[in-house]
Amino acid sequence: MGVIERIKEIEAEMARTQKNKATEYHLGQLKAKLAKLRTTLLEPAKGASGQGDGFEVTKYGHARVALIGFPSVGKSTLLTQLTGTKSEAAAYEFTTLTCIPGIIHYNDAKIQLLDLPGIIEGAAQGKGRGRQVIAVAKSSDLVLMVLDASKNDRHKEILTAELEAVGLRLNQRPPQIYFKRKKTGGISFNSTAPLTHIDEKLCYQILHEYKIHNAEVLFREDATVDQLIDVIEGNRKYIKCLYVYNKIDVMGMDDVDRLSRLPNSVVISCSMQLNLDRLLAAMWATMGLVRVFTKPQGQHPDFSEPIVMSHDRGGCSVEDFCGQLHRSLAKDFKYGLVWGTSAKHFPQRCGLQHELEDEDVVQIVKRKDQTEEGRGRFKSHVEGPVRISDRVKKAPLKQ
Ligand SMILES: Nc1nc2c(ncn2[C@@H]2O[C@H](COP(=O)(O)OP(=O)(O)OP(=O)(O)O)[C@@H](O)[C@H]2O)c(=O)[nH]1
Ligand SMILES: [K+]
Ligand SMILES: [Mg+2]
Repeated sequence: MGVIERIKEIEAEMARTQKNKATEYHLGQLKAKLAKLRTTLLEPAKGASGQGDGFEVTKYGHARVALIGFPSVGKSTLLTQLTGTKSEAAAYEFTTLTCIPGIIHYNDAKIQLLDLPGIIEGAAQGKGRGRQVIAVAKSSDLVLMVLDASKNDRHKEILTAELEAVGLRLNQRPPQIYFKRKKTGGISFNSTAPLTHIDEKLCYQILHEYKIHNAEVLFREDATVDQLIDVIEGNRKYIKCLYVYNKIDVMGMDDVDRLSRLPNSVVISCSMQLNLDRLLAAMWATMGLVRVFTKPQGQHPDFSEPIVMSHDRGGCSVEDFCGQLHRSLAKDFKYGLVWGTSAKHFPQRCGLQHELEDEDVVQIVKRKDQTEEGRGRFKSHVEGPVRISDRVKKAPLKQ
């Protein structure tokens, strides 16, 4: 029997099995079996390189966003609207066959937007171009799940299940479970929170399914069996997702209103250009991108090109900021001066751990700033003319 048939069989057995205290252990075991099978499915087939299918697009800009959705929901129309890059759009399904990149210019940042072929139920198991599409989604900082607002809302569930089946977790944070394999010593099971979904016996059973007999497991939250399996499997990708309901122009107000109130959702119409600005703002907020402007000593801040950071990717502390400017900067760091919403007063003196906020201005003062060498190195990233904007008021020239 092939892997896909075995997956189907286990899914059927899980559907047949009633959920109660008596079946809890059996269900847990089935879940672990299913996760293991799905992992084998994800391993690339022997001899397949995955190259040359038109899906490899170089990362560009400060963040990457993937358009995921059923065929003909308007993904390509949206790409064209937001980036100006033309991606073929038509009334028939599977118009788009590869990955088409465009760039959104928003808040002085560049966001790479990727148009992709539509995916359908069974994508995770290789139907259509599902596997390639999902691989691109995995490499993104945000998934825009594009849905046809006038169609069945079950599409959202189906797509979520497809993405989950290959280890993507949308709008979830990693489980607070410490897990470490050991060479000897058996299983040590502990928890710092009351557990209502899992107990020691069930945990042992799942570890046994993975042939793990020596390990340390510490639950720091009331986690589920699925979350434990995610931690054991270890290759999960936690990614943010916005649900974008397109084509609201063909719907009644009541339905539009209902959809717009769902969590992490934005309603839009590409053809009538409705709410696209709100979509961009929601993308920005969801990705938690932070722009920080550099200010060399005795000069105006450089507003021409911000350093864009994110809480998810690399963090937003002064240390992370230094890291983006120059490798040696954090090492030579004496103190920082900050203007903006993260500062209590202007300028605020701060250390490497200070968390920066959107549109802050930062000046780094180095220990060796008096030496010619040090000055040259720090200034190197702000060469060229400095554009003066009204934001200069925040950062007086004197400092
Ligand atoms: N009424 C309405 N139609 C739209 C809207 N946006 C796109 N369409 C239409 O929907 C159809 C499909 O649009 P595409 O952009 O090709 O959809 P897609 O998701 O890229 O489709 P595939 O590449 O085939 O997966 C086209 O006929 C578009 O003109 C909208 O906001 N309202
Ligand atoms: K289409
Ligand atoms: Mg398309």
